[in-house]
Amino acid sequence: MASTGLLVVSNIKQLGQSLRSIEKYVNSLYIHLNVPASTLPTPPPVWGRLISQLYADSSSYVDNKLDLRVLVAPLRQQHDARTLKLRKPIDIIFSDAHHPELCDRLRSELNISKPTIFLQDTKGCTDLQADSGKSVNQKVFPNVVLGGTFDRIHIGHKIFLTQAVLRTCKRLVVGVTTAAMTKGKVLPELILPVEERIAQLREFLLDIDNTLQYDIVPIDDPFGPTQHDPEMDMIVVSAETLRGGQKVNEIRAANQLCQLDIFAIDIVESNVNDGIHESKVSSSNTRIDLLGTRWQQPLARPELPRRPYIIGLTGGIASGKSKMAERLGNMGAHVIDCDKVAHDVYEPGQPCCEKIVQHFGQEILGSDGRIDRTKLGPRVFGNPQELQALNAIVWPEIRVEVNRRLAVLRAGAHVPKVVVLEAAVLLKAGWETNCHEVWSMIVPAEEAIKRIMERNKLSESEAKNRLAQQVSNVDIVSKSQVIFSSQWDYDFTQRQAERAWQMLTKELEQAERMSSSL
Ligand SMILES: CC(=O)SCCNC(=O)CCNC(=O)[C@H](O)C(C)(C)COP(=O)(O)OP(=O)(O)OC[C@H]1O[C@@H](n2cnc3c(N)ncnc32)[C@H](O)[C@@H]1OP(=O)(O)O
Repeated sequence: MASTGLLVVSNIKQLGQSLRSIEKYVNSLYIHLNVPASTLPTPPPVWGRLISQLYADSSSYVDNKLDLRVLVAPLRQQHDARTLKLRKPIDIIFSDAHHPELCDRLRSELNISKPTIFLQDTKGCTDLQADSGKSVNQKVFPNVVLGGTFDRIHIGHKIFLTQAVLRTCKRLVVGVTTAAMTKGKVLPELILPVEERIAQLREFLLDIDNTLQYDIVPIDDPFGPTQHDPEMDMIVVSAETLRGGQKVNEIRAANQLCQLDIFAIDIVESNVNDGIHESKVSSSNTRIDLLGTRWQQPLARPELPRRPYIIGLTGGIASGKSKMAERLGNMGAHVIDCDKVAHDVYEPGQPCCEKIVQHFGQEILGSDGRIDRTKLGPRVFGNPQELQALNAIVWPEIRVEVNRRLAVLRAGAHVPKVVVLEAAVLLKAGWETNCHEVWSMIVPAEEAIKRIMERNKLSESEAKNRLAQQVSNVDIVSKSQVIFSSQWDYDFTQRQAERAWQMLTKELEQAERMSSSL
């Protein structure tokens, strides 16, 4: 199902039930407010509260998968001149009231073959009500501005953007934060690239109202073009960023630019209250919900035997990889810990051990004649050449041993369905090609530094140095199919693990059914 619907709505009181029925048919829905002819044309802001209410209420009935877009352009036109210019082709029209003549007209204008679905009998329903003039700021300006990160547009963004569109009659400027400004956010590595966020914003804005000019620009500081653009009249902010709006005016005063009218919208509260998600509807929450889900589709690896299915488990230093491996092991995976394999190949008598002593000298041995990792570690961490030399000796040996263990498993009577290959530097070693997919752990740098200082008894600068040797979280994420983060409590990490495991089990069962039916 990847289709788009148009809902002609005359009574938003019953909208919840309507949306629930519609969700089964489409994943994208334009909402056309069938406002009474007598109210058009009205200053568009009078519809602001109703539209915000509609978006806010929708979250109680349908999840984010149904992409709702309330059309603003038709609210600007005379009733009989209202033609819909939509970007996506419409597959089907829904209507909550019996307006067959309007729906017939729209069907023919939009070239829709399917009959209109009338959702329920709403005889006697009241017409959509505009806000009475006094209770709302009805001012409309030629040039309006707003800003934000706008990662994966959610209903809070839709309200924010729509309120700005309703108050603009010529040009809307949208500042979109670049990576330089999003570092401090929750799971910043999962924020979409600024170009993608800008493209999504443009699509949404043109969808709801194609009569305005949209200047959507990347911003590297909180004030963007408001600092120097004389052609601005109003700034739309959220209740949280009101202070930012006032600061903009202070900067504009200093730069001898006109003051902006400030319009603040309310924050939309989220339905979840678990101490992990934010209490408002937010992109951070959306990103948190991506943990333990399929972040990217696995690449085809036809060269690898189908069973066991190999998951490379990796992640930054002190990110909780071993604990995650243990969790996946408890759920049924066979775990191969590459660090333990490294310990084995370091044993005296092993060719790897001899090569290491040849390169680094006898001083890296302990009194028992074994390689002392506390002596070897400081020789390589902070010295890229020596680390590379060690990797060149050790990685091929570990890989041979891992492949030997996999061959033993494959030849056994009970081949495990899933093997988790836990390897701290899997991506640096390029071992992802040996795995069907990569699952990764990430934690914020400050958390990793704190953990390294505690666990490895290192100073802050030593911990930072260790962290600097690692593949960055952004690079880890770009090469991973599932992401986890252990920055919250134990139970939440467990929930992420269970989610991913259930998803994989289902997928593997499906693949098995398909191959046996061939
Ligand atoms: C491809 C793989 O992932 S194989 C598994 C990782 N092992 C290797 O790469 C072998 C080379 N490394 C080593 O032998 C050891 O790390 C030593 C001897 C250098 C240091 O040993 P120790 O002081 O015990 O440190 P330890 O092995 O716990 O490593 C500490 C961190 O350094 C990082 N690290 C380990 N090896 C490397 C490496 N080759 N390059 C960069 N970082 C590394 C890991 O992220 C590890 O973090 P983690 O414990 O949260 O996973």
